Amino acid sequence: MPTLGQNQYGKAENRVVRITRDGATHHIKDLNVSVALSGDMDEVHYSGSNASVLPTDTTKNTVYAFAKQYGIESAEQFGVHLARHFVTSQPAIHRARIRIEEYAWERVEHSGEGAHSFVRTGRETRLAQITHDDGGAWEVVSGLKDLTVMNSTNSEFWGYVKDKYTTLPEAYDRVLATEVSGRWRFNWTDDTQPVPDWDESYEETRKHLLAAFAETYSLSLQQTLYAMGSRIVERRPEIDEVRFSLPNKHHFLVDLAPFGLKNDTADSAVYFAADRPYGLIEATVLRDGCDARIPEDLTNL
Ligand SMILES: O=c1[nH]c(=O)c2[nH]c(=O)[nH]c2[nH]1
Repeated sequence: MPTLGQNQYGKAENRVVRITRDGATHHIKDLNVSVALSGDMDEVHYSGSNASVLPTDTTKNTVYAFAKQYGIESAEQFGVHLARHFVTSQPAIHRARIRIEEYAWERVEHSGEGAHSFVRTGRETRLAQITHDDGGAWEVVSGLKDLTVMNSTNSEFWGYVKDKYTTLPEAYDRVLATEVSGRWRFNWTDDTQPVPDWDESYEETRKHLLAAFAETYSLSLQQTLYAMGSRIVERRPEIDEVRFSLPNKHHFLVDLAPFGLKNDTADSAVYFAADRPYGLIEATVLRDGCDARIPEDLTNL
């Protein structure tokens, strides 16, 4: 009979977000936690007996419950706590390996109330598309992708259509997070016009987009999108058209009631950050009287 070699199991990529509130100042911990356990696991492989198997689902629940109950001081401290728990509480488990990725967020500086707006550090890509034809016409479209932002409050979603398939509970204080993909078209179209300062325009447009995201008390991501686009068109005279594609990166409050833990939005709430499926909100915002030229599907630009 072939021999079983090294083996391990557990729940990988538990996306856990913990948001603490210090008055109007919020703090985020955002981790991707993978659990791999090993020990006396021959039987489950050879005969299918689960007598020594702590379900991977339980390892997932433990991650969320520990995040709520004990907090996340650091990835290392959290991992030590989890690993010790699995090894000391389960006689069949002799080794626990916890891998953690931590995603860093920095605050969006804005003039609105409160400190609850964040941008994921160091991930966005700046984009440009330049088209010139021999009639002398120019079209410049700039943009960005992978700019991940989050408001940990000031977002609601309610009053929507309900049919027999609607189960979504109305939300009066939810996390609003998205990975901005945006393109904006300049009205510089021929060499007789002064050339925009491309770098300054990019920096300012990005700032307006972030400020509108942070300062809009949002009743829907659609409303936030329009606020971002209209702020750019209003404040940047060199831009006539803006299109955004905004995935709604859902954060679901984890139900910790089965473990006797309350998990309210009010403080230290623990969320499951889902990566799919996601709502996808897309729209163009135009200066009055201008035509739309940016294609519907931004992946084509
Ligand atoms: O901001 C939102 N807009 C929607 O259209 C929508 N639909 C949904 O299920 N959640 C949300 N959130």
